[in-house]
Amino acid sequence: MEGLAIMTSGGDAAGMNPAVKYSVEYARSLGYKPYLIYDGLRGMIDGNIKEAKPDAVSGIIHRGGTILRSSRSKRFFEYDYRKQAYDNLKKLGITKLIVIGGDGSFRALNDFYHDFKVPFAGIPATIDNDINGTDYCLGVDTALNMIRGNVDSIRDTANSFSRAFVVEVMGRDCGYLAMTTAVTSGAEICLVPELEYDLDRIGNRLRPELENGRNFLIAIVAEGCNMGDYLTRWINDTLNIEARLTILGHIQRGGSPTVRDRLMASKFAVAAVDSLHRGETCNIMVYRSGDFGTLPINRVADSPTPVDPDLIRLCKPLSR
Ligand SMILES: Nc1ncnc2c1ncn2[C@@H]1O[C@H](COP(=O)(O)OP(=O)(O)O)[C@@H](O)[C@H]1O
Ligand SMILES: O=P(O)(O)OC[C@H]1O[C@](O)(COP(=O)(O)O)[C@@H](O)[C@@H]1O
Ligand SMILES: [Mg+2]
Repeated sequence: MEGLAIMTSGGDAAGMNPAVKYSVEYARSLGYKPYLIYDGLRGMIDGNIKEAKPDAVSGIIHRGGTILRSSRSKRFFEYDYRKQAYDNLKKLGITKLIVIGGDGSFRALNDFYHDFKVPFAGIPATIDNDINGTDYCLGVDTALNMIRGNVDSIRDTANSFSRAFVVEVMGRDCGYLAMTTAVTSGAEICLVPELEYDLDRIGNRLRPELENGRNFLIAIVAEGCNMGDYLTRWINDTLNIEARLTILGHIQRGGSPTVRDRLMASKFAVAAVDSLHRGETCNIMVYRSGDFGTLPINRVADSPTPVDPDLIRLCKPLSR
């Protein structure tokens, strides 16, 4: 029986567990012997790999994070450690890999393919939603709902105490979470790396509103802008309203996967197993304009992620 191993890698994201479960079950139904690699690339190097017995993936669909755990590994950049990882797979008869993670993890498995010719299929999973070629990455919907709940709570206290709140959300280089949050929580200000901002214009826009009785403000900033502190001080000092900063941090990565993340996970998992079963070697599963498909890793990893023009249009007025 051919061994097919599943791993999670890079930043954890809700939806990874359902993707693991469906990958295991569908691979088994096609006649593969499924394996689980624990601790991501680190576990592949250290041989932390176990056969996926049927009960290994039961009772996990509702759990956040990843039961396989994840890691970022400096060692995987070195050939000798990748060779060690390959020997671990070979010993167990594993000839195909599914990696659930981000672009960094896909690049890692692409290097691995070029070294040892072990085909892989990538399932996009990162709350940043910044993988080129796919409109959706697992974890995004759960993170957005987690942020929404928190921003709604902040609005309660902002309104009660007549304050401005700057809320910093995740997004290493990308403002997708911030822009979507700003639109869906009715924020007055949104600062993201994709948009030039103009504080003078923001001041001119909001001062009359504050003079006419507006008693609170919500500003959403992406962590990639590094503007949280500065904007909070600026609002406090120039808009004459007491301001506080809330950095949501890693709370955004946790939580039980939403229905959307569970459903998308099941479809990505089936697509990944099918891709490997067809004999494809280095493909990433993508969801574009309502359809599932595959793209070769080079098309995904070598181009910048385009930004949703509708979101830009909606958020531009909030950045000036
Ligand atoms: N070009 C590469 N060659 C080998 N390993 C890589 C390469 N790029 C990334 N990796 C490995 O992939 C891991 C995960 O990548 P990272 O960017 O942190 O997360 P994500 O997969 O979520 O984008 C890194 O810690 C590193 O071990
Ligand atoms: O968990 P860490 O190592 O502090 O990394 C934080 C980063 O990981 C993320 O949560 C997710 O990014 P990746 O999915 O690319 O790993 C970013 O939003 C954030 O900048
Ligand atoms: Mg990444």
